[in-house]
Amino acid sequence: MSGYTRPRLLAEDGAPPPASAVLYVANCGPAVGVTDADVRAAFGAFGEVAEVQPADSSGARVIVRFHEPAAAEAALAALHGRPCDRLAGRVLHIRYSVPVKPKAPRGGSLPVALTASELGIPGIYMVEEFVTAAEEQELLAAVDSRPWKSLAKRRVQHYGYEFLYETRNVDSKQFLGELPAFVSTVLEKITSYPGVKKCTIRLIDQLTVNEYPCGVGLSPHIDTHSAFEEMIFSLSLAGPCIMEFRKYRNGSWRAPSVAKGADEDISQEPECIRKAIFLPPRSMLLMSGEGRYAWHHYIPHHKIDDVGGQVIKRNSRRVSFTFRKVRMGPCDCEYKQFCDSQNKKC
Ligand SMILES: O=C(O)CCC(=O)C(=O)O
Ligand SMILES: [Fe+2]
Repeated sequence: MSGYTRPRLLAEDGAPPPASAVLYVANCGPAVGVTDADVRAAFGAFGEVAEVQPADSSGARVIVRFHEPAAAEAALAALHGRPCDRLAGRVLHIRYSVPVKPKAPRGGSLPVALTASELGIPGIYMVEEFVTAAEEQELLAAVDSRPWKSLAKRRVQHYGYEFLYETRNVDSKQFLGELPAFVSTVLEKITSYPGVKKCTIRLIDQLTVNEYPCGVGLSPHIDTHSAFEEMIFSLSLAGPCIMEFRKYRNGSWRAPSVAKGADEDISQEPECIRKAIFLPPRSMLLMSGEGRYAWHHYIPHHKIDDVGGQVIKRNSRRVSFTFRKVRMGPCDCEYKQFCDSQNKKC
């Protein structure tokens, strides 16, 4: 595509699109039997044509860019709405084109915290540079040398216990084995995490590795209470992301499936409080307490994020390591309305 598009019939200020060297030409293109060479021959009669590009995917609308605005003006005056001899009498509909507006980064209205204290959700902590760049490379190499399982939009690996996306739970009777040795350093470092007891590393027995291609996120969800214990650690590698947290006023533990890839239309959703945090690569997020049990977490499906007015491009991928402890009995948390164990009838 050319970076130019169809002008609105009535621009916001009611004025026609300004004269320029670029024309939007309808009823013209390969779908109606007109080749680029035909277009160049017809429009070239008015001045040198710099480029001919499809205006959209229809095949019946093109953008013709001249070097000189005067040539575009002459072509528009001569060819618009009249049979064109050079195109076997075809009637073209021509207007000045307008540049495609760059898409504003979405989520821009939501301020993005750079620290967990700025985020202000009880139980959510974030430590930057939790692993070194060298450790990050080793962890990525380790998972890249192991088989990935492809989901609709991202790839995953599971260790300890398989995570079942259909039920958003684990099969606690199917132990896949100890967590792999390549995560031992990370597990040791977790004991130095603020507020985490030394015994925690021995308790972590499930690891989900997610690989998100650029622009792919994760639907809003609360990790099923009955599936995992309170503390959930998520290490971000290779690229950054924004994680949004949502607290619904009339909370329900049911949420869209984690496997779903589509963006969420929040205008359709019940009222919620939204907060967001920037997760740089090598950072470790801890979700515990209220943040783990009562807030949905969500990774918006964007290629670019607006962090404090600065546009951050997502990397070609983000790989996260989510460490959890499989729960062997029911959950008895105090956030009952979000708890599947305490809402059996849901
Ligand atoms: O990628 C992440 O950091 C979060 C993954 C997650 O929320 C999950 O697997 O439940
Ligand atoms: Fe999650």
